[in-house]
Amino acid sequence: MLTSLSIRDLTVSRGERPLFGGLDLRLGAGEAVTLTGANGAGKTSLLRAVAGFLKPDDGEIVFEGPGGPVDAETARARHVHMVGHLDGLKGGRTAAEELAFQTRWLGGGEVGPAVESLGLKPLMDLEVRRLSAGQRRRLALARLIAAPRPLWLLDEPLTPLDARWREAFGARMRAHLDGGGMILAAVHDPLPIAAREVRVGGEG
Ligand SMILES: Nc1ncnc2c1ncn2[C@@H]1O[C@H](COP(=O)(O)OP(=O)(O)OP(=O)(O)O)[C@@H](O)[C@H]1O
Repeated sequence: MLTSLSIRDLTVSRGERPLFGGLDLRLGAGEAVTLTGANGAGKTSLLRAVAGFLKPDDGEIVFEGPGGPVDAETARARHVHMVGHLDGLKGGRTAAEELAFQTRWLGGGEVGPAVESLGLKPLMDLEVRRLSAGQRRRLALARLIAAPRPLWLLDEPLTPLDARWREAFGARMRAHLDGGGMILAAVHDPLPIAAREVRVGGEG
């Protein structure tokens, strides 16, 4: 279990290019933070640093649970979800196979409620490569519900969704926060949840 994420004095570069420095952010149980900023400001890079895919130049990323600090490797392996732009889905599997695989790989859980709440039932026999952008994103988001983990790292999660599914996933995000979960999301448009905004980088 995780009850907070603290980012202290974080500096991140890509190649030789510094993206941002001295970034501080704290997220507690039941809270959401949206990361905003220009294209290329470093929002995705910050999410990737929290997920452990990118090494910061400086600063600290600290995960805590009810008993105190949780080792970052354990936190990322067991308690953190990341859904990025590319969704991390395999094109050749059916949606049902892919969701079952992802759920197992992430520690197991029930796929039924995820399928139901994201309207995936009619899509389950289709190959992932045949899904539209919005359908694909709904399938990627389903793993958040099927394999519960407290910290969700989301990169523009609603961008390809139509109004109906924005609202449906908004309700799932609110339920996640009500249950003590945390959300850190890179966005260009506000999310349909109460969230604090943290601006990343300069004007780009
Ligand atoms: N693998 C990489 N190697 C080198 N530079 C990279 C790499 N990936 C991204 N960058 C650069 O890092 C900078 C920040 O990219 P990032 O995706 O974090 O920005 P962003 O704020 O999420 O942008 P957007 O709003 O366009 O999604 C960009 O200038 C990008 O070109």
